[in-house]
Amino acid sequence: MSSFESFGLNRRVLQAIHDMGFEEPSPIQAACIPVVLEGRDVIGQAQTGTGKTAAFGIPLVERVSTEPRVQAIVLTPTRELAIQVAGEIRKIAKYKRVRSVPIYGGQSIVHQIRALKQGVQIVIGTPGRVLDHIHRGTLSLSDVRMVVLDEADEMLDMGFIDDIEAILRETPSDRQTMLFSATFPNEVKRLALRYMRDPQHITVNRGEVTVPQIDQVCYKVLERNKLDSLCRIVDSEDIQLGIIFCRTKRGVDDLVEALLARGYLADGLHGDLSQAQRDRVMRKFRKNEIELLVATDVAARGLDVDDVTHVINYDVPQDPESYVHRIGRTGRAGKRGLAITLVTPREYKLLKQIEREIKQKITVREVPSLEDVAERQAEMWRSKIVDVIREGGLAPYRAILSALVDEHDPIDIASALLKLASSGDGNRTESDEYDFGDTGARPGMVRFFVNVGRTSRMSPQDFVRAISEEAGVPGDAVGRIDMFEKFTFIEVEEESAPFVYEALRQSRINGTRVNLEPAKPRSSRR
Ligand SMILES: Nc1ncnc2c1ncn2[C@@H]1O[C@H](COP(=O)(O)OP(=O)(O)OP(=O)(O)O)[C@@H](O)[C@H]1O
Ligand SMILES: [Mg+2]
Repeated sequence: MSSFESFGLNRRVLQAIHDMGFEEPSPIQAACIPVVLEGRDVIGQAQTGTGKTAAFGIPLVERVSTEPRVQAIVLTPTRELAIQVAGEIRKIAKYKRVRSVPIYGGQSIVHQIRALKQGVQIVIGTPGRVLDHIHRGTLSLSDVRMVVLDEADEMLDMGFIDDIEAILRETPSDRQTMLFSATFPNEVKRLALRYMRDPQHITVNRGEVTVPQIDQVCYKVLERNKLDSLCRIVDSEDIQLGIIFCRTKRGVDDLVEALLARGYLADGLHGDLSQAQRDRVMRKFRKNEIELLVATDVAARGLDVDDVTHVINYDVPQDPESYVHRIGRTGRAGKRGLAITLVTPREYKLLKQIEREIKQKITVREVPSLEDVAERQAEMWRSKIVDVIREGGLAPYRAILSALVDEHDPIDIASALLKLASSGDGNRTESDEYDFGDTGARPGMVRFFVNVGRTSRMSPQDFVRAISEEAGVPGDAVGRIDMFEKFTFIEVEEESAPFVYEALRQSRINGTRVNLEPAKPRSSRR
């Protein structure tokens, strides 16, 4: 087994690694660090969360001189990743007089220019912004000796390849080039050879692209029940931090809104948000101030957040690589994680294909019933209570309760406390959600009061068609419409009511946000 000492690193770098709490090199680090220190080109492939950042970060910091010239550049596909990698490199360089800066779109360019002027040795950036600086003459890569493409397969893909080539042209041709990723489709490996000189291929994953600490399961769901199924699954899991991936930005926004409405601590991350918003969301997530991060694939690659216990694919990812990187946000640095994929009948083939490509069995699970959810929550409470008892330190609480014990049954007291403690979750379950009560409708029907804004220009027939299509219910399940200026009463068959309710709550009709409440029966209105 190798040690960091055995690499002959500068003692300042060793001290910094020690401060980071790294005791021994991970396999990819053990294999890469000596080769990178020799100056060789490297294609490094290792599973998600196994320490690729330090595998290039350590030799980078070791090899740059303290002269104030940019000697190394790391390119990443997203801004968040640039910030994170810069943070890790800064930690490694803590005791060495080496400066590093992240440069990425969305942040003030003036601020970055000022930082660059101070003389930095290592730049970590997103391609677009790096090119921008090159064109402005505020960044010169003529002294660069080392180039790293983190998430290299993504960087050499359509969206980035032109920028990458343009950047590489700015660097000396005898530079050292390093590519890292958990996935390297063969065509990317072939393409990569064009930019490299006799690279050493270093692969440490023993034929498995995903780490064994991540359990992989899927739930078969129906499109129209997806949100409900998601909530039941979330409620039946003990989630510390979770990331939910959606295919589209709109999907992210809608899901965040729906989750917030149901009392979950959620927030969204995607490319249409301002950088300030993106930063705020990431900060909150890293500080555990939100429980569920809902994101597009912008969060799929490289992000390393401690204690992400669950990754949920709300939509099946488009390709195996995306799946591997998404689920790799959990199960990092040896910890365990659970990857959950919701799969609709239409997506099932796609998931099977992913399963084949990653050579992993994805276990099919049944969406828990409400009783299952209740039982699992009870189980979670039981195990939390046992943990707290084991931890001890209960003396002050015993003092408070001892007076009560004289008059009340201890089980009653404990039950009351549990009721208090769990009431925060009370607004989540769908039995509450869908108990519309007496809405003053005819028997077997539920009446909704809909604020449709401008939509009221639709004819009642069009409106019924739009609603039933949105909800995926038969057209004749919705009926009896009274349309006023901006408000509409509709009556819906009881069976279809939850679907209509969900569809309307989350969607727009004719471009207008629908504001919907179950109607109050006349008797309860003054
Ligand atoms: N030698 C080590 N000992 C202990 N922890 C480590 C070691 N190396 C890295 N780590 C920690 O492991 C976590 C994952 O590392 P990193 O983000 O570099 O993974 P990665 O291989 O780049 O994953 P991805 O493919 O998702 O980008 C980080 O929190 C990092 O600090
Ligand atoms: Mg990484």
